[in-house]
Amino acid sequence: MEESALSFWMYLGVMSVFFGGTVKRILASEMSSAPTLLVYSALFLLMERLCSFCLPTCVGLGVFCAACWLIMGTVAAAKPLPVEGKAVFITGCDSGFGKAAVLFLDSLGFQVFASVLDLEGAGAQELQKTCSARLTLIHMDITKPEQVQEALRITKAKLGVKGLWGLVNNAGVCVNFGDAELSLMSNYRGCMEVNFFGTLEVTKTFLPLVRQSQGRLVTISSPSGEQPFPCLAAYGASKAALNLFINTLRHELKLWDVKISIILPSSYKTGQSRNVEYWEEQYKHLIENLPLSLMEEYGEEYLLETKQLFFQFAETATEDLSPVTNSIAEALLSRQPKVRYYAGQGVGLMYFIHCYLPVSISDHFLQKLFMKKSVLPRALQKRNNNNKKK
Ligand SMILES: NC(=O)c1ccc[n+]([C@@H]2O[C@H](COP(=O)([O-])OP(=O)(O)OC[C@H]3O[C@@H](n4cnc5c(N)ncnc54)[C@H](O)[C@@H]3O)[C@@H](O)[C@H]2O)c1
Ligand SMILES: C[C@]12C[C@H](O)[C@H]3[C@@H](CCC4=CC(=O)CC[C@@]43C)[C@@H]1CC[C@@H]2C(=O)CO
Repeated sequence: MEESALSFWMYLGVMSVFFGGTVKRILASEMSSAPTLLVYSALFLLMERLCSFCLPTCVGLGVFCAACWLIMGTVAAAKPLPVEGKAVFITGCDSGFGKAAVLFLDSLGFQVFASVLDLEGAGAQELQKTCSARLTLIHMDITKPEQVQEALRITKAKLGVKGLWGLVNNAGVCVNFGDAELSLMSNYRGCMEVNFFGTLEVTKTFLPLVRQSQGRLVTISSPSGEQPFPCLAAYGASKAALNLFINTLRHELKLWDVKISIILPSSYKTGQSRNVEYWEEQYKHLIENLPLSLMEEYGEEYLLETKQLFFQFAETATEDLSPVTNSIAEALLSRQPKVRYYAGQGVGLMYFIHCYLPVSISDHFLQKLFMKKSVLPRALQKRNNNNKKK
């Protein structure tokens, strides 16, 4: 076969694959396909002509294929899945992101199962009053396996033959105060117990339901699980363990067509983060339990500044939780949900600095972002004073 004929048939073959693929994606996206199809076909052919006239064959083919790939990706992802008939289970809905997510997903038409620590609490009461009849409130402490099992029983009984489309792992705590060395073992265990083991228990318990419906698993984690935020080692370590578990699950559950996303919020004013009394208690607990030798080396004024910086941070945190609730909804309804959602101002920049700039710059950035300390540990002050005298 002459060379020109061969390249013609190759060109035609590649074009039909991409054209066919674009049409298939458009049809699958449930867009009103007739006009959309016409518009995309016209664009497609115009683009093909431009590429073939303006560019050498191979370059034109490459540019053309890349453009089709982009279009197919955009088209496919654009139209979300329908909400009708979808049920989601969300943990930690007494306040914060969990409560906001229940209100938002209920307003979109989901059947929401919202688990709370306190059914009589203000958050649960508000949800009961505000949401539609589709809402089911369930008491569940994620660290109590028997309560997780009971929550599953209630959910299955209510769902009947309908599957559970999504599980949103939101419940979490920051039982954490102060530098990694100063944080108590109870801080590390407290964070791990809820954020890792509790979320692990819920995920393993509800996963069969989500797997059967080829649904979604959405987990609210934190950038502190991947980056060394000062004074958050206990909390960050628990989120790091959670991240690795969830990411491994994402990998393994591709087989089952379960799509898994992690939400990485910036800092927001929610139930705990804005609770001054909570941080006061954390501070007192640390002072009362810190070994004497460490108290002497660091000094109370150093810890006092840490507490003040937690307070200040809570003041600067964001009130509007919609970047997080929108990310949760997208992770549940997008045809191609992201693996990671940076939910809030500056998270993308934070990760860019962490991934591409020297560690010294990234560390400095995190220090300035969260813990602008001015007080040195007492032992360091003494050492510096001695050095000055020499
Ligand atoms: N607020 C932020 O800036 C921020 C940033 C990044 C990640 N997060 C994460 O977001 C998630 C939600 O926290 P939030 O900021 O909305 O704070 P929040 O304190 O308002 O909400 C935490 C929720 O978890 C629930 N909870 C705590 N322990 C539980 C347990 N043992 N069993 C069941 N529920 C329990 C609480 O009742 C509450 O409803 C947490 O996982 C947190 O780590 C928060
Ligand atoms: C850990 C907290 C949530 C969140 O994780 C915060 C952290 C403060 C530092 C920080 C800055 C960011 O831009 C990403 C989130 C984050 C690392 C917050 C301090 C208290 C708050 C909580 O108490 C959450 O329960």
